[in-house]
Amino acid sequence: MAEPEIVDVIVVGLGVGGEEVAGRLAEAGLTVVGIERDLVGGECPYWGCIPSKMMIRAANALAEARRVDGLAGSAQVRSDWAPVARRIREEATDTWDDRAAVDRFTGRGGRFVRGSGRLDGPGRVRVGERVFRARYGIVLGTGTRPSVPPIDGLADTPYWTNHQAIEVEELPASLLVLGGGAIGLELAQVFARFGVRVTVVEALDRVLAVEEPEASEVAAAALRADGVEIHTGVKAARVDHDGRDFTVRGAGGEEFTAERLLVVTGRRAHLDELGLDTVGIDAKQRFLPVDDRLHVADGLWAVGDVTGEGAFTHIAMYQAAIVIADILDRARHAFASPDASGTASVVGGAMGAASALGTSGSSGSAGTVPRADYRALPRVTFTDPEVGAVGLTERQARERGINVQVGFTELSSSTRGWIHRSEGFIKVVADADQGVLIGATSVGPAGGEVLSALVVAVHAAVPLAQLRHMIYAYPTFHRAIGDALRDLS
Ligand SMILES: Cc1cc2nc3c(=O)[nH]c(=O)nc-3n(C[C@H](O)[C@H](O)[C@H](O)COP(=O)(O)OP(=O)(O)OC[C@H]3O[C@@H](n4cnc5c(N)ncnc54)[C@H](O)[C@@H]3O)c2cc1C
Ligand SMILES: NC(=O)c1ccc[n+]([C@@H]2O[C@H](COP(=O)([O-])OP(=O)(O)OC[C@H]3O[C@@H](n4cnc5c(N)ncnc54)[C@H](O)[C@@H]3O)[C@@H](O)[C@H]2O)c1
Repeated sequence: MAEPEIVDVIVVGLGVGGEEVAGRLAEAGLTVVGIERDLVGGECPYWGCIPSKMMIRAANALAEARRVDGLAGSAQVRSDWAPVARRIREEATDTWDDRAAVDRFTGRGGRFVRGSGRLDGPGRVRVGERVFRARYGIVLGTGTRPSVPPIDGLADTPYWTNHQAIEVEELPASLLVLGGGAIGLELAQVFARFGVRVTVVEALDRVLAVEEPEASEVAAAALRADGVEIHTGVKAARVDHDGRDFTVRGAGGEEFTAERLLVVTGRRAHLDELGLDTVGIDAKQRFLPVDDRLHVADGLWAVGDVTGEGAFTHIAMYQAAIVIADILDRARHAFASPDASGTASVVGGAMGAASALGTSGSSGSAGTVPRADYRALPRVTFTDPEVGAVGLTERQARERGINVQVGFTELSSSTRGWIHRSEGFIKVVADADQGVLIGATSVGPAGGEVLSALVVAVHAAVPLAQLRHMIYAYPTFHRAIGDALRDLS
């Protein structure tokens, strides 16, 4: 059996979270092995956030040009997908090549290994024939893959996931989107604005079901105005492909046909591939449970989507900062008392890390390592109008038995909303006993940006009296926050 290669830290999966942890720890002087089987950077830069937002930017430009009629004269708009596809290839993904990202990591001092990593007992990871052993710990940042429902016939058809939808160079004439969540709605609106006949089929009774019902209504109305057909409450029972078109049949006899089928019905972590049984962890769970410092077990951390704490890039980055601080703290203490930690061989890298810590003073003892707190988790669905939300929805707050107050205002009743002729609203959810906001939703042309003030309010538990007494610039979209606060009852 091959002798294990001993390093300070092993990071399995170099998506958003893993790449940040591995790169920053390597930069701090630890010996870090980063293992990635596909592309360094993960889903966000290649098939997620970045290319989808490039598509949205282009689709919104078309929509804005179409608004010239009736506001500023007339405009004729002819859409063309070619510049969008080109921009995704040339500017976002380097045609799905991660050489620059690998160089960035090795340039920071990391050791890169291409392959699939799996745990091989405590402190050990195997990649093919190679085995690595970590002095300080292992970080799993293995993300998620599309969760494809077990619908009769579906597996035998050439359906799309987000990968094919992002890579598309020639648009189909028609598209069925199975799943009316964040990915489904964002991409449905993009393709519709580029002239594709789009139908969204959602199993629940409303789209964007994790957010406030009022947000679902505005988003559905906006997509319908772009020509998207939306069918909710449809349980897909069978999918067929006749060589040309897809047909989705619902359990209630509904039938939908289109040239392409995009399946965006959520995401799933694949824990069974990670060798978790070798460290005594149940691989049948949906996600890897972590504590507030992202520990899965002693010397084992998880970061990003695999933790199930919210599938967002900003969560992966937030968690990465905690893991980095925690590991550097552990390295510093191990270096200070090598015998106690059983890491007498600590040399070089750990010394570098210790001195980096000593001079930067960025972490003291374990007491100063921050703890994860998701109370003010923000999320933005980049439809037009955007749906921004933070913290609890009204329903979640009521289910927790909180003494809830709700305030609501339509954007159209604010000066800026009226001028802009925009759909949207602000809804705030307060804990009446504590006198603070615990959740808020901001839907509008800049719903995600307006959200920032509400995130601060929830995060810092700003007293309602102080929020009401704040000056909101006139005439901004965010000024409507004041109206929503006045409506609290
Ligand atoms: C279409 C779309 C749009 C999105 N838009 C947004 C957005 O606007 N804003 C936002 O915040 N989030 C968005 N997201 C979500 C965001 O992409 C994810 O939250 C983020 O990528 C999570 O990062 P991660 O590091 O946890 O996992 P991932 O990015 O999934 O990376 C995990 C990496 O681990 C690798 N891996 C897995 N198993 C192994 C193994 N055993 N060995 C080696 N490597 C392995 C994978 O190949 C992958 O590269 C979007 C997602 C999609 C699909
Ligand atoms: N702007 C952003 O930040 C952004 C954008 C896209 C994705 N994301 C992240 O990616 C995650 C995954 O996105 P997603 O849209 O795949 O998942 P999602 O969980 O947001 O939505 C999936 C939808 O599919 C529906 N569904 C499930 N099974 C179905 C079936 N058999 N038939 C019809 N509908 C079905 C669900 O009811 C749900 O509404 C999101 O939760 C989000 O965290 C974020």
